[in-house]
Amino acid sequence: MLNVSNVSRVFGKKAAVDRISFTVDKPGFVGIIGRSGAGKSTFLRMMNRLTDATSGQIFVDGTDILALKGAAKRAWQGQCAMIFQQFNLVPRMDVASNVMHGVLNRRSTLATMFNLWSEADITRALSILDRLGIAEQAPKRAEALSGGQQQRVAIARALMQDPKIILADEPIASLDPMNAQIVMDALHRIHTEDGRMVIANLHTLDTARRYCDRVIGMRDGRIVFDGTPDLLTTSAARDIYGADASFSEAATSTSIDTLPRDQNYATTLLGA
Ligand SMILES: Nc1ncnc2c1ncn2[C@@H]1O[C@H](COP(=O)(O)OP(=O)(O)OP(=O)(O)O)[C@@H](O)[C@H]1O
Repeated sequence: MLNVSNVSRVFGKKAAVDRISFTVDKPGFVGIIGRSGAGKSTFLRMMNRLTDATSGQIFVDGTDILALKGAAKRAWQGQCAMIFQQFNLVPRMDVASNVMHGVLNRRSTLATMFNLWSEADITRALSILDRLGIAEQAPKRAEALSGGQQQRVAIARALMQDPKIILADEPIASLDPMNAQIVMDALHRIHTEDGRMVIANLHTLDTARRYCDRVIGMRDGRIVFDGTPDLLTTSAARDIYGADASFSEAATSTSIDTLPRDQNYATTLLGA
């Protein structure tokens, strides 16, 4: 369903992403890891057309999404929701409205100007928030929520788009281990229950090993690792991160591993 073919992005003289190619046959949970500056964000931004590629093609179900223009490009962006490290919510707006902004591009200008939401939109937003365990937060301002709750609102906003693919750019980099687990569990559930593909840039190895069924390692814009998590040994990680023999896994770890792995654990906590 996804075929990335020789994709590059050059800034000045530097190739941030340098001729990368890979194929994903079924909607997987793909993690992209690598040190800062490896090109992870640039790749995700090319996927959802926030950044133009310098060359190459990205086929999704046979269509080169890098070649789309105008309405077709906007339609693709609707199918490919993005989640950011810093949540990117409207802080003073209530949670439900933030979620409903996920369908902004499908609404009339007039409806948007007067903040008029249809009953169907409101019901859907509340049911998505409920699924993520934060329905009771719907009337609150987004800025009043904890970081983990805000990231779940961002996930809810993404789901409101009913996307084919969810792109997550370091979704847990600003969160403590417990909230990181809640957010990763939520993304994983969306992947397994809805069959949506998730591509997540992750800054920690343990998270990639625990949640992904495919891990891509980037270094200096190139793919230097592509395999299942069990192949992601300390030595493979050392190659990806470009570290010497003193490389320590602890430096790329969140402590999520010390928390119990129970899919329902996160949901139970959310209600609290
Ligand atoms: N708009 C830009 N203009 C110039 N250089 C850029 C731009 N965006 C990214 N770069 C450069 O491209 C390279 C890759 O950056 P990118 O943000 O994709 O890496 P990353 O792996 O996501 O790192 P991080 O985890 O720190 O976000 C870096 O050298 C960065 O400085």
